[in-house]
Amino acid sequence: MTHFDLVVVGTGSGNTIVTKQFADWKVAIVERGTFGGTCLNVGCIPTKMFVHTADLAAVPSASSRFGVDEQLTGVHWPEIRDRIFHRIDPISASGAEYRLHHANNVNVTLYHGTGRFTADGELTVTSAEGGQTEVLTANKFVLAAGSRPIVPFIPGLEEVGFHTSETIMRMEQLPRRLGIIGSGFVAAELAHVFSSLGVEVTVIGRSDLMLRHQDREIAVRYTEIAQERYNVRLDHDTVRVKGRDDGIALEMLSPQGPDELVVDELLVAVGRTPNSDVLNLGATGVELEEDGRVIVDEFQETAAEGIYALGDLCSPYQLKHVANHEARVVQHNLLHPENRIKSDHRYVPHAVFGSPQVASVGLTEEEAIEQGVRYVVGREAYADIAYGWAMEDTTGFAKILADPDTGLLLGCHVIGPQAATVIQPVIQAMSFGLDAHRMARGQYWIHPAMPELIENALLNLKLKG
Ligand SMILES: Cc1cc2nc3c(=O)[nH]c(=O)nc-3n(C[C@H](O)[C@H](O)[C@H](O)COP(=O)(O)OP(=O)(O)OC[C@H]3O[C@@H](n4cnc5c(N)ncnc54)[C@H](O)[C@@H]3O)c2cc1C
Ligand SMILES: NC(=O)c1ccc[n+]([C@@H]2O[C@H](COP(=O)([O-])OP(=O)(O)OC[C@H]3O[C@@H](n4cnc5c(N)ncnc54)[C@H](O)[C@@H]3O)[C@@H](O)[C@H]2O)c1
Repeated sequence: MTHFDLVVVGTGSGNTIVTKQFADWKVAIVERGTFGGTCLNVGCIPTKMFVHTADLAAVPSASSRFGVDEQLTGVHWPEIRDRIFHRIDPISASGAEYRLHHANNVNVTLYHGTGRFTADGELTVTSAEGGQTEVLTANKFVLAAGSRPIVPFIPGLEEVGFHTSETIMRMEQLPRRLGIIGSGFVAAELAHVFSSLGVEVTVIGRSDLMLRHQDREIAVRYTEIAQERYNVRLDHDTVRVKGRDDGIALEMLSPQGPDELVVDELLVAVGRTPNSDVLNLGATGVELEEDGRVIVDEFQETAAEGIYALGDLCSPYQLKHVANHEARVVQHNLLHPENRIKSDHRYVPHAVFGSPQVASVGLTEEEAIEQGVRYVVGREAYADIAYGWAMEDTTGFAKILADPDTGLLLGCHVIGPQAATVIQPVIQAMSFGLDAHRMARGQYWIHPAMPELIENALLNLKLKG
């Protein structure tokens, strides 16, 4: 048994906590998988590297509108894949190496294994290689164990074999036909990637829209555009999967009756579940939500004193910028217990890096109605701003919701080129309490740049006074 001042479980955002400020703490970091966690190894970073490649591959299909004839003459999957992972894998390896051998980490021990509480204040680590165990006790714990893909029970799925976001990006070769079960973030981004690389993609969604949690107008527009690019079967429930000579056969039920699809590979992307079950939290006073998320207070502390949690393990937002924010809060609160800070979840934005991009912050129109919040809407189409003319964009738009009396911004939703970047000034305005009029008229907007979309949407708000 070894005693530590601090034990951190998980090397995603959890790893960022342990800086030189902890030089006089004896720290253990426990990781059961690849060092660096989801974002670096199988999440944000590789997906966006694939998305950029897909954006390039998709250019020729649109370029003739500009009087430029281009042809996509080849997609070399092993080169695409290896460029990405030859960049990422060394980052993960050097992160582990830093913890294991760098002079800055003489106070830090990195354990490669699965941590499981065996008593209050006692975590037993079973090594990844074999059954070897180490018992760690600590004054403080940080639980940053993240989440993993949900695999729904569909008869035949285990037998035929399937991918999740954790495996598909490292496939040996591109399939001819790819079925994607799910129609959320991962489905939207990877459908764009694989369809742009020439794979025949079919998205199978249970609901009536792709990205159904977005503002409805945005989800409707995204679904329409997706349907032009690849196959989308909505309102479809996959009831059985079978291996056949000609591929993997999916039996589905839709309101129109039974449907069938044959593909070569299958991606399951129906959400992620927190890894709290792995930690045996019953041995501690840590409490859980019904969906398995660890319950934390505004200081990111769990119901068990001295045990903090962050990121996908506890957050309703499964987003890296949220996990990083919460890690900063936990770090501060460990170092300054007498002066703790609260995490700020007022205006959490997100973006889907599909085609086109989607970005959002604050209330959707449906949420404003449901919550009885008074609002006005200002809209602007990319087609109506100068840069949109340059791009010949006909589908993108921004939609801003504001309080009609104060002009304070309630929400913003963008679909179109660089939406994730274009939305940032709105996130800033909401975070710092800037009203629509001051935001639109209290600064210069570079002409003719894309943020004019936001400027015009603000000016289109019908505010009082
Ligand atoms: C395909 C994909 C794309 C994404 N793209 C984006 C994006 O563009 N933008 C964005 O904001 N978010 C994105 N996300 C979400 C983002 O990756 C996560 O929200 C973020 O990585 C969560 O960080 P975390 O530190 O909470 O958990 P993780 O990074 O998952 O780290 C948890 C670590 O804990 C380890 N672990 C778990 N249990 C134990 C245990 N018992 N013992 C020891 N170790 C354990 C795991 O192996 C893992 O390494 C994406 C996710 C996916 C899947
Ligand atoms: N750009 C980003 O920030 C980004 C990208 C990828 C993932 N992520 C994070 O990872 C999380 C997980 O992504 P995801 O796409 O797996 O989940 P998701 O929650 O975004 O979407 C899953 C979808 O699958 C549907 N579904 C559930 N069960 C189903 C079934 N049996 N058959 C068909 N459809 C079913 C759900 O209704 C939902 O619409 C996201 O919620 C997001 O927080 C973020």
